[in-house]
Amino acid sequence: MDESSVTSETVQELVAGGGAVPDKYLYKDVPVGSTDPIPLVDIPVVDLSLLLSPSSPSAGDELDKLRLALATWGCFQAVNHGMSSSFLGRVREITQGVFGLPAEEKRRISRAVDNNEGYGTDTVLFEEQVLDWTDRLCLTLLPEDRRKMRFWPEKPECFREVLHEYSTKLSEVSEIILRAMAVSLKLEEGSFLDQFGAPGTFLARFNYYPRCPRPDAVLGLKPHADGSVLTFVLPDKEVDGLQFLKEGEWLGIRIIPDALVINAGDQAEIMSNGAFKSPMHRAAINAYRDRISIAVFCCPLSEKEVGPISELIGDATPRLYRNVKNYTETNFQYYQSGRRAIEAVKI
Ligand SMILES: O=C(O)CCC(=O)C(=O)O
Ligand SMILES: [Fe+2]
Repeated sequence: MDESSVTSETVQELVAGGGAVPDKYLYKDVPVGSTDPIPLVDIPVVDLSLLLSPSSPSAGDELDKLRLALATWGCFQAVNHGMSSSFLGRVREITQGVFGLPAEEKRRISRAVDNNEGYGTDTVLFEEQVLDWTDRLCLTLLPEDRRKMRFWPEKPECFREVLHEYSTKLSEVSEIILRAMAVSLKLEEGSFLDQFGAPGTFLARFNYYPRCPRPDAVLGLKPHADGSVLTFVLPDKEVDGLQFLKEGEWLGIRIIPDALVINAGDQAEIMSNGAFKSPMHRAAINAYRDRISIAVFCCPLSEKEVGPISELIGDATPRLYRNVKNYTETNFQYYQSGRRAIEAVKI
């Protein structure tokens, strides 16, 4: 094991040890939730198979649904995305498999203190930071030559193969959505994709939220917006917990088992000059059941500069954001302190 690896206790180990929830996980001033249960709602559903099919009479309707969903909620549930229920089952299985590995195996892939890639707990950047009740594995999926294979678990045996296939599938899906986002705003089909620069960077975060006896004062994942262009979340099939902030109110997403929850990230808000919203969201924990989710962040390559698409800047819609580069990294610093990076690039 690397000397600088994270050695502190994982949340999973904490739970196994019993005892009270340590102070550093507790929100003291802000109530986080579930004394009054958070309402579960249905967010817009978009059928990806209809989006870009010129022969389909409903393609226009579906594009409108996509545009409206991203302009209001900033997220939607994607169905007919081309991945079978059994394949998504395997993605969930390898996730369960990794978190179920013996501690020794997990230690072998643990992240360094100053790096997100690998297995570990919440990254501590600030003393006053309230910690997320989660263990996670972060991996670069694409471009393939930037994968750091020493962090890719060798068990469960099919882990690498399934994850490779999932990366390829998500890359295809992201292309469809980026094209459709442009068409829905009456732009050239490549307007988002060209700035994104295929294949872009795809970062996976496997989240494991053990059950927690203090759902009133603990969060699995702090309120945040993603720094990506798009984020794909494969949520737990049974245990809800993902919540979005809509008009000042936290609302829980009702699970559709084989749908992907897709949200716009800050870089989609920047490129669209505010036409699409990067929503605040968080993950609640559950007192009785563990929960998993797999988030994949699609970002431009770190060296690529992105900014508002010129056709979206005009007298009625003045430029709202500066151009940004390596935004994903900037975002993380803000994110851990509970602030929004996008505020810093507003004009
Ligand atoms: O666990 C979830 O459902 C949400 C994950 C998420 O928002 C993230 O990893 O950024
Ligand atoms: Fe997120």
